[in-house]
Parts: sequence; structure tokens; C-alpha cells
Amino acid sequence: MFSVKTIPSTTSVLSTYTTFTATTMLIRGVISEVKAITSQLIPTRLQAFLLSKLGGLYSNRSSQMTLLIDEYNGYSINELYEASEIYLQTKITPSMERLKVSKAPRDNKVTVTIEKGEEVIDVFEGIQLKWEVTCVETNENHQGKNEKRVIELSFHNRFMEKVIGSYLEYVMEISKAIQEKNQVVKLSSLGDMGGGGMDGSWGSTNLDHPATFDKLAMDPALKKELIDDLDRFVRRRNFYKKVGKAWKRGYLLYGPPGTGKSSLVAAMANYLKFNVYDLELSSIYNNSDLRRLLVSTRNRSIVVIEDIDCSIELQDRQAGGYEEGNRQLTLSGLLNFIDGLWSSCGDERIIVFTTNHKDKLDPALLRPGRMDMHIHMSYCTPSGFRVLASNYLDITSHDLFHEIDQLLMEVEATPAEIAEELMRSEDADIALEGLIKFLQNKKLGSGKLDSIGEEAGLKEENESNE
Ligand SMILES: Nc1ncnc2c1ncn2[C@@H]1O[C@H](COP(=O)(O)OP(=O)(O)OP(=O)(O)O)[C@@H](O)[C@H]1O
Ligand SMILES: [Mg+2]
Repeated sequence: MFSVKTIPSTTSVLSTYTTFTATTMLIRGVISEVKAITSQLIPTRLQAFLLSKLGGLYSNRSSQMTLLIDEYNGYSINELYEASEIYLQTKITPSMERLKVSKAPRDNKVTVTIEKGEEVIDVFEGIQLKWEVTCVETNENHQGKNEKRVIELSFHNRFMEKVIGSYLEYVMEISKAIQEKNQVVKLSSLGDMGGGGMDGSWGSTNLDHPATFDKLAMDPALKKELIDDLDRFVRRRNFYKKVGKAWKRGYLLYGPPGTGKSSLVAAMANYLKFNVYDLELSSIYNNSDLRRLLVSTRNRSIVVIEDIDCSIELQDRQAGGYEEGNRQLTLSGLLNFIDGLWSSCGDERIIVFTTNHKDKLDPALLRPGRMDMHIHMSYCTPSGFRVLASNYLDITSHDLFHEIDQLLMEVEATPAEIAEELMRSEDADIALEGLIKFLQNKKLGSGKLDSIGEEAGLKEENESNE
């Protein structure tokens, strides 16, 4: 029997195991071959010497098995790495010499993680395991660095199956529970955002957006429909499996600027606790970049493409510069990834497109089944105004509400505009009067009014003109 210590370069647990078995068999094969050859050609003493050397290469090694857990798995994040990192946070002891501490804007506490070079000893069902955080140099560029972190897990090789079958599962479970407890929704964008890569990889930060469905001024029935739709979506894992559909959902948000499309995306993310990937198409040059980025997004996430009409237009203009067929980002490329490749390589994915001009969109995007729900975000209604008044002024009724309701039915004002007016004063009377003035001005189309009296007069005049 020869024992080997394999250092598989792959990070997948299953393929690690396969490599292990294959390598053992290969070495056994080589040794028996050498035995066969040496017995024919080489004197017996030399034979013994050679075999002892060759055998020693392996048999003198310890029976220790080391699994390497890479930070990246090709272009995508290695979930096992993340899980291990989080799990190791629970194993920190005062005897460690170096630890890493950090705090992200929306986190309510500091995070302590193990720094490279530190070791952690763990015991699981009687098995002793050693964790070690290391750093290796690499030719690939990850987030602007030429090194990547690797976590090593060592144990006696006879526990291989148990470690892979139960221990790593256990590590994943513990880390998931910790993540759920400290859940902070992340926003990932292209380019440099702290941890972000200038190399065109995702950089992420905590999504520091307070938007929630409660605070959103939108048609109450539509809001309810959307929340129900999201609830149904996350509940239906088995349904999607059963009908053989990828577990994803697409939403198209359309409406004028300032009606809350971006806020709605944040509200969805905060509601579901899904991370958001802000995919800016103008910084992507071709379909393969797009593919790489989409493949490296995680499960339980929302990919947002804002202003889809402009993004595609921009790409078309650039297209002139990129003549070679595949060096180009195309709408059909985008749709292919959304329908095909990307959607089948992950779970619980939501994609959101926003646009100010639904009519300008390529009909391919609007085809039934492509975006599951089209959501119209529109000008502020009286019921929307109630939500804003309660958000900004903490009031649920006021004498001036009736007049404002009337104006809102005649004037197109976005929730963003109303919100801006309501923020002008903490005094509800002043703020609401200011809002009335603003709406009346808008109704007139122009002109500045000085006093409420004049406004009332102008309003009547205006009405009689109509
Ligand atoms: N429906 C809304 N409910 C509550 N607040 C809103 C709403 N719409 C806009 N606001 C306020 O206006 C600001 C701008 O809105 P937001 O960025 O969500 O609009 P948008 O529709 O995405 O605009 P654009 O088309 O320009 O991207 C928000 O931060 C929020 O304070
Ligand atoms: Mg927006």
C-alpha cells in the first residue's frame, strides 16, 4: 500500500476526490510497471534501492490529506471558500497572532476574519482537522491582485469520505446560518468599489439603500401584486424543478425619471435579502465579457440593467468599432444568456430591466415569457402622496390633503419631485403649502407665484381656461 498526499488544484469537492483516487491508482500503476521493468534489466540490489527510493517518495509521506479551497473557481466565486471563511470566524481564539478586522457601512458590527498564516484546529465527530489560510501567487489577475487566497484543510486521509460527505456540508450549513443572521444586502458593480476590480470583475459594497415596499409610493394593487409574485417565486423551488424551468424571474420596470424604478429594485432586494448586481452594459464590450460576468453572479441575486434602451443604443453605436463578429455585445447575446446559459447555471435569479421608454425597446425584449412582469411606475397619485407624506412628514392626514389630491389628478408630478418639496420643511403646514405652490406652478407650466392668494386666483383662471 502506498499512501499519497495529493494537492489537487481543483476546488470542487467531487473532482478533488476523483483526482485523489485517480492519482493513487496512477502511482500504483507506475510502481508496478517499474517493478516489472527493473526485475528484467537491473541487478537485484539496485532494484531494491530504486524501489525503496520510489516507494519512499510516497510511503514516507504522512498519511495526511490536504484539500485546497481556492477563492475562485474559474471566474466564479468558490462558495466553499466563502463558507469556510465564515465558518472559521467561529473558531477564532485569543491565541491567534494576526486577525483581520473590517466593518462595512451598513454592518452593525465589525467582522473579524483569520489572516493568512494562521492555523485553526477543529474536531468533528472525533476527526481532527487543521485549517490554514494561505496566499499563493497566480498569473491570473483577481481583483487587481496577482495573488489569491487559498484555504487548506488537512486531516488523516482515511477520513476523506467523511470530511467531504459530512464535515464540509456541516461547514456550509453553519456559514449559511451565520450569513442569514447577519444578512446585509450587497450591491455589486463593475469597476472599483473598494474590493472591486478594475479588471472588469464585480466589486461589492453593502447596499446602503433604505427603500422598502412600505416607503414606496406606487399603486397599492400593483405593489401587492409584485410582493405576491416575489413570495411565490421564492417559495416555488420544487415547482420550477418539476416543470423543468430555470428558477428565475424577469421584471421590466418602466416609467419616467424619478418615479422610483431604482428605489423599487432596492426595495425588492431588501425584501428578499437578495444581493444586487448592477450590470452597466456600457462598460461591457462583448458577449463573452457579459457571459463571464453573469456566470460569476451568485444565487439569490438580482441582476439589474438600468436604462436598457440607452445601453443597447450605445452598444449599437460602438458596434462600428468592433467589426470582428464576436467582439461585440449584442442584444441577442444578452437575451441568449438570459434565456439559456446563465439561467441554467444558478438558482433563485431575478433579472430587472429598467427603462424610461418602453416604446423604444426592442420587441424581442417584450416578447411574452421574456420578462415575466411589466411594472409601470408612474406619476404620483393621491394614494402615493399619502405614503410620501407619512415618510417625510410623519402625518397621515391634513387639511391640505384634499387640495393636493385634486392637483395630483390634474398634474403630472413624479414622486421624486413631491419628495423634494416635502423635504423643504419639517413643518407640515409649510411643506404642504410649498407643495401646493409647486403643483400649481407645474399646472400652469411656468411662472413664479408669490402668495397663496395669487395662486388661488391663478388656479381658478387656469381651470376656466381649460
Ligand atoms: N415611488 C416612489 N416612492 C418613494 N420615493 C420615491 C419614489 N420615486 C422616487 N422617489 C424618490 O426619488 C428619488 C429618485 O427615485 P429613483 O431613482 O428611484 O427614480 P427612477 O425611476 O429610478 O429614476 P431614473 O429613471 O432617473 O433612474 C428616490 O431616491 C426617492 O427618494
Ligand atoms: Mg433609476
